Amino acid sequence: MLAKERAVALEAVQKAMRVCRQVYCHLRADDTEYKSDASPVTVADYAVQAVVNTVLAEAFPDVRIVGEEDARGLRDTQQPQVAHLRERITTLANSVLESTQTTEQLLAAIDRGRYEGGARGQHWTLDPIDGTKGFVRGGQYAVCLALIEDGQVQLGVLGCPNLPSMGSGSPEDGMGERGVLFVAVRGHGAYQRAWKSTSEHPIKLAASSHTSDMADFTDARLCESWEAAHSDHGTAARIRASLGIKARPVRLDSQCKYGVVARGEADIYLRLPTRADYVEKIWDHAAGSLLVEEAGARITDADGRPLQFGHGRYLSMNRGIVVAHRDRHAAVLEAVQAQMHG
Ligand SMILES: Nc1ncnc2c1ncn2[C@@H]1O[C@H](COP(=O)(O)O)[C@@H](OP(=O)(O)O)[C@H]1O
Ligand SMILES: [Mg+2]
Ligand SMILES: [Mg+2]
Ligand SMILES: [Mg+2]
Repeated sequence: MLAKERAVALEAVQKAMRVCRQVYCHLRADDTEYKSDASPVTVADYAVQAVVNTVLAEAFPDVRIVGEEDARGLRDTQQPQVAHLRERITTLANSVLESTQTTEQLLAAIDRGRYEGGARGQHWTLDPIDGTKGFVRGGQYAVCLALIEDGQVQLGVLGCPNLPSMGSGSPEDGMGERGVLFVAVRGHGAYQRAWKSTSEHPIKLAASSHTSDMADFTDARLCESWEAAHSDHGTAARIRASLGIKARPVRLDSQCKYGVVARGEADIYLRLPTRADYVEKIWDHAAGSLLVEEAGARITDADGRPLQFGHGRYLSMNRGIVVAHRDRHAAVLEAVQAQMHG
């Protein structure tokens, strides 16, 4: 059951979490760049992609990886800002890797993430830091790694360095030590562990199928992006009202949302398009989608279609995300469609 892949993925993500922790809350202004779409990328995003890809390639020499970042912006050595970034990335990556790598080797490792993906064979997908805006702001973020075979996610690992071991991850709520790992293998359940521990415990969604009234959403909790630009909060508020949900939404960055739903601290995750032209990326959902499925949820897009991870780097056949307990998903989807099209 992918024992070697699971062990290597956990090792890679744990090393990545150590990199993130060194940078989190210590970012300097020149540690962050803005990409062509104006989204941020920091030294930690680059260093994590270098570390994870290096660990994967050591264990699996022919590995194929679809990674969010690439090293293009790091090759113009004439720019002082680029020289600074390269130096920081090299120091950070080597602080957790077993054997010291040169800057060139680390840039090549980052660029191993340029695989185009597709419907055949095996490849990994990596989001070195999901929720970079949360990472920069001091919110939640996650290192997300998944293995995809013939378009289907088979293994997913989420490393959440700032998520408490209990509590929904919103700033005012949280107990226990921060830093958890989530892991799922298809057909083998969903697990959580403290990131510095080796013991795991199984997790599952809050509402069991034995609950007498799955149609009653009064006590349900809905989670969504912190960033209003990433998910339509207004439509989600109308959906909450139509389902009779009383609680305020739980807002947090990154695929930590999938972890919070998988361990039963939220019941619904909605991601509703804010722009007609936005297409979701596979690394933003691969690991988390398997985690919630293995914990007992159904996940589709906002049109009720299954997520299709075999179409390259993007979820080009899908739009939006709807996650709920498998016995409640149909009712949630109906409410979503009524508000989106009504
Ligand atoms: N307009 C948009 N709609 C939906 N998602 C968007 C978006 N713009 C950026 N994103 C994605 O939202 C991710 C963060 O999700 P969340 O809001 O759940 O924290 C970002 O991942 P990165 O932070 O890895 O770039 C980015 O890929
Ligand atoms: Mg990004
Ligand atoms: Mg992301
Ligand atoms: Mg990212």
